Amino acid sequence: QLQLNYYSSSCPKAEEIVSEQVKQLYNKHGNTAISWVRNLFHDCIVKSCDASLLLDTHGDIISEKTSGRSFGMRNFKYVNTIKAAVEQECPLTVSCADIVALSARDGIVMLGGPSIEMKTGRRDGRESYVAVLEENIPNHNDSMDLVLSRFESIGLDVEATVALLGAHSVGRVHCMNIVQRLYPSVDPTLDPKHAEYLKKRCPDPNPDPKAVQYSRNDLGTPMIIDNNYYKNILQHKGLLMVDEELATDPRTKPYVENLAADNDYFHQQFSRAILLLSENNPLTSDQGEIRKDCRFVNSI
Ligand code: HEM
Ligand SMILES: [Ca+2]
Ligand SMILES: [Ca+2]
Repeated sequence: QLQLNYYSSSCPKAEEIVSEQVKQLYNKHGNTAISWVRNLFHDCIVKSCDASLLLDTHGDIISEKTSGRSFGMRNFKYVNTIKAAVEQECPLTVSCADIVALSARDGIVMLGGPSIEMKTGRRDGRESYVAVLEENIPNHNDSMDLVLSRFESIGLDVEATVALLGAHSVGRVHCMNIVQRLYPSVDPTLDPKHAEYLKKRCPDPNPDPKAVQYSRNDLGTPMIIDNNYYKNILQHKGLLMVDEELATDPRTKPYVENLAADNDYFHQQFSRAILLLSENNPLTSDQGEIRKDCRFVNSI
């Protein structure tokens, strides 16, 4: 079972070391904190919070990072920095799955989000779920029906799902995922002024997937996890189709309006939703293993 401070006797400094590393990395590369939040989503919604996301392609394993759904994910190399610091203090004790969870928790704090009390004790899986990943992680233009059912299947109610999407209050979206709404004609659901701005950011209707062309998610507070996301999408300035749908679907719109009106309420619901996500189907006790290197299973 997951518990608070699972490492209190086996590695009392574990959580402190992770926090310290997250802080240091944030001070050097602010966007690392953003990556830890997205990592939690992409790991936990696929089967389990089992660090399956972090496995590299090797032997029988094809990395989940190679999926189209993982497009734009970054800073994986700095997970190894955190893991190395923890390994130095307590070899083979702290799981990569817990590092995914704790780094997300601490990243959220660096980004001005809520402090969340998170349990630990997750163990690392030995498999990549790349083959079923697309059945778990929605696409940027999927319907709200599909989005809600995916989140419901891991125990997130509609309100929690709406709150979780508030993560799109930070970070960026590449032109690859935006141009469908700009060319050949502008999506009529998109605010026309914002469309003009986005066309400037993404002038090419067929962007090179390797090009680093993107727009920030939230022009107002791009590095702060706040309820500005909901204000933006109510003004039809969401970048992804799912952001726009969230603000207009009758099932989600009432929550969007409430979250837009009250940042404390957003932080409270975001915390609740992050906890639900981070506790999805963990491996515990003798299941799985404690990976030595987050990129590889132990016996290869
Ligand atoms: C329907 C659900 C979701 C879809 C379809 C979706 C899709 C996307 C897409 C397409 C991007 C941009 C990738 C790029 O072009 O670089 C993105 C970025 C991001 N997503 Fe989501 N997302 C969803 C839910 C979530 C959730 C639940 C979280 C976290 C709790 C999250 C966290 C993030 C973050 C932090 C970024 C910015 C990453 C960066 O700047 O490096 N997303 N998402
Ligand atoms: Ca996983
Ligand atoms: Ca923001």
